[in-house]
Amino acid sequence: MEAVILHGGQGTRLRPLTHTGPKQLIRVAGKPVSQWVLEQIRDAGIRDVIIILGDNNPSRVVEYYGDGSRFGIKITYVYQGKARGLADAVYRVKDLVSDKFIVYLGDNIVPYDLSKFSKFNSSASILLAKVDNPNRFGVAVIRGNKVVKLIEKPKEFISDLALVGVYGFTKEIFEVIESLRPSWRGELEITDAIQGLIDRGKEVEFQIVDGWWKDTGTPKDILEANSFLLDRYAIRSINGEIKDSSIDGRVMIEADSVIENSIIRGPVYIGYGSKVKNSYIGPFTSIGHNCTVENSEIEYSVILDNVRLRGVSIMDSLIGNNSIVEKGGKWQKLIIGENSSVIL
Ligand SMILES: Cc1cn([C@H]2C[C@H](O)[C@@H](COP(=O)(O)OP(=O)(O)O[C@H]3O[C@H](CO)[C@@H](O)[C@H](O)[C@H]3O)O2)c(=O)[nH]c1=O
Repeated sequence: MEAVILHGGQGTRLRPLTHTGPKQLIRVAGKPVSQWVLEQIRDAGIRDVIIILGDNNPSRVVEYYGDGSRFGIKITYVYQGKARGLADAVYRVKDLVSDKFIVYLGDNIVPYDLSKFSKFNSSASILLAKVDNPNRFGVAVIRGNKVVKLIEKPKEFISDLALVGVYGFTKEIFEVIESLRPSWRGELEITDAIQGLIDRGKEVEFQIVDGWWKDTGTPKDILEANSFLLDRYAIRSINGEIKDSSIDGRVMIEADSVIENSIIRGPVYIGYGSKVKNSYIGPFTSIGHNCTVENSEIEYSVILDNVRLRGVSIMDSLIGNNSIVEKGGKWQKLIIGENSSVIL
């Protein structure tokens, strides 16, 4: 069985943070979103991974994952380019998969048992979760143990069971995709393809996720994913240099970082080569690689790479790569894109 991880798409809702790379590579709790996916797939025993590349700096994805050996898997890359829809992306693996395969949207994090999900016996299987805002998702109507209808981004309520970004397919899906027409948003929808299977009399199974999961499509989603993953996976692991500081609880500090005269209260992740001086880093915060934080306080935030923070007090904030933020008020909430310079 192969797993296909999608790395295309526009990333428009995250745009100030996705100018120089795809959204799937935004790092939460110390790893790119799609690395959490990839490791989950590997830990379920699937070793053949196909990554679909889009047109937003796809070389970044190839540079990061390489041939997959660093992660204990084998990766094949397929170029989709422009985002023509999930079904268009899936169709591109037609000659690369065996009869059953999994598709996982690379910007979703769904901590669900994939070995249980991958044992399906119908033409396709979907993962569903109850949501409050079904119009943001594809949704499914179920009757008994069968899926009877699917609609992408319904304008009127038909179900609050959303498709989360994990699908199980057999090769039967390719024939249906060949007959699809673009939807109102100009895309070949995977939801329509699954509906096509049902229309042809095939069975589609489902499983329900009752725990936490996230489509990391917006800054708020990124912050929530970061907190969840830190809460669940952070361990105490201190590799950097600590001077006159108090490091409490589950704090991960990577090599070549220096923490000086500061308080760090976990769960927290601090990347390689970052310097924290005269500061307080509070729970649920991830700081990227090569950042400098001075005379600042931070809680519940994601700071990406090469960021300089001086004299700021922030919470619920997301700061993009290579940005500089200085002199803020107390506990401000900031969403700042890449390469920005902000003096508050
Ligand atoms: C359209 C398109 C997307 N992608 C990638 C980008 C993302 O990682 C992922 C999802 O794309 P988005 O455009 O964000 O899809 P989104 O509007 O959130 O909706 C999808 O994902 C939802 C779950 O998050 C489902 O409920 C929907 O049925 C499904 O259509 O697939 C590709 O690789 N190629 C594409 O052509």
